[in-house]
Amino acid sequence: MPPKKKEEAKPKPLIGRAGANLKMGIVGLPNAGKSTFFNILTKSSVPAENFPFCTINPNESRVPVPDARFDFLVQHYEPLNKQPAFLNVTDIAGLVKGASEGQGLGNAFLSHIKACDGIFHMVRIFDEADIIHVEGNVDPIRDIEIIHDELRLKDLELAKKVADDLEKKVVRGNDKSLKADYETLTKVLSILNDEKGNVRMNDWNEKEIEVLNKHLFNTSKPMIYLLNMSEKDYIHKKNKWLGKVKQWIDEHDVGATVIPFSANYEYRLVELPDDEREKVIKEEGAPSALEKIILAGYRALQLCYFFTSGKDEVKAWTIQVGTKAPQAAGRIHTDFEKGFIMAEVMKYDDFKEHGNENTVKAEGKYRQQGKNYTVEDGDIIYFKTNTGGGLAAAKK
Ligand SMILES: Nc1ncnc2c1ncn2[C@@H]1O[C@H](COP(=O)(O)OP(=O)(O)OP(=O)(O)O)[C@@H](O)[C@H]1O
Ligand SMILES: [Mg+2]
Repeated sequence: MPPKKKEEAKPKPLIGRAGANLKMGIVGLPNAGKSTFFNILTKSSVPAENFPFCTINPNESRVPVPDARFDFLVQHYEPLNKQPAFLNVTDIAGLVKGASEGQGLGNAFLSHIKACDGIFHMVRIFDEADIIHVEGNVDPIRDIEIIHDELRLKDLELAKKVADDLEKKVVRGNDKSLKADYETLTKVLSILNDEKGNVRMNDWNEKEIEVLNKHLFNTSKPMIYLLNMSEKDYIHKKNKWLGKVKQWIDEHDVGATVIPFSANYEYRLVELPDDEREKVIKEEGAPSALEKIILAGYRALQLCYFFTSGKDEVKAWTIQVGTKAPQAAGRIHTDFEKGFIMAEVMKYDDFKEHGNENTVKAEGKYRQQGKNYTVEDGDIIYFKTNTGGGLAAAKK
């Protein structure tokens, strides 16, 4: 009997909004260091390369994603234009206890969070008497729980509303087409209400993810914990809360990324010229955590990028992980998706090893890929498309 034709593995749909224009929001209690961190991100992107449109508005910024591969390509091609990938970040005003019931700016905060796709959760673990803590004292576990509760309660309110509505249609109206929606929402309610958990922590199947993506629950968004220490603690790698907070997160938000840093130290570094910054880092023996944070944010959004490169331009094009070649071509121009013929793909490592395209070609490593090819992070691609009748090679 001939072997069964291997089914092409379909990637599991991702939880969250579709598309490449996703953003991280900075969430936390007042005075946790959110705006300080946001200003560091904005400052770090301005002097380095002076990329246009980095600050979209006072609380929204596009931060270049650091990448040695991009730097190498720029060095190699010396292009007229260059554009790295960007991470969109929004600074959100402090959330307070009771926000879900309208306290503080209440629902306004929560609607800002709703518009984000991932969360940088800023946790204050610095002790600084001059800087008021809304809850009276520094206690990061209590603070994390406040944020979790507010996000959860807001989700619960939405889930109850949707579930009630579905119940009317499915149970009383006998509408079978919404059965999967109703079952998924019942599960969401049980996680939020009975388990006091987050939507993101459950292992959802494909059908359920489709339902979840109609509602974009706050607690389904990936969360990265940024533990904001004093400069002194960060340099000495010591803080009495660090272990306890990590343990809490391990128990309550399994698999979440936790990054200790110091907003004050990063602020000091970002204001220095490059050579002096290196000197301070060496003297203090404490590296900057900024790169790590930006990369973690980008990864949490399940984004990656491919490059197009040449003398005119070296550019990183953001796509969602799992994107097929024609849709990746469509990022450059919608016509390229319709007229997709093939993708000529060079792996960055091969390019780096051989130093030029011709040798990569001669080695047989410049591969032609069809419409089922899943683009991988760091691919250098030359699309062949049939746009407007002629055979056009898309490089831009
Ligand atoms: N690691 C740190 N060590 C000491 N002080 C810090 C640290 N990080 C931030 N601060 C200080 O805390 C104060 C509040 O910071 P910031 O304005 O960034 O907070 P925020 O989270 O944006 O507050 P809000 O929610 O009110 O907007 C500032 O004076 C800032 O300099
Ligand atoms: Mg602020």
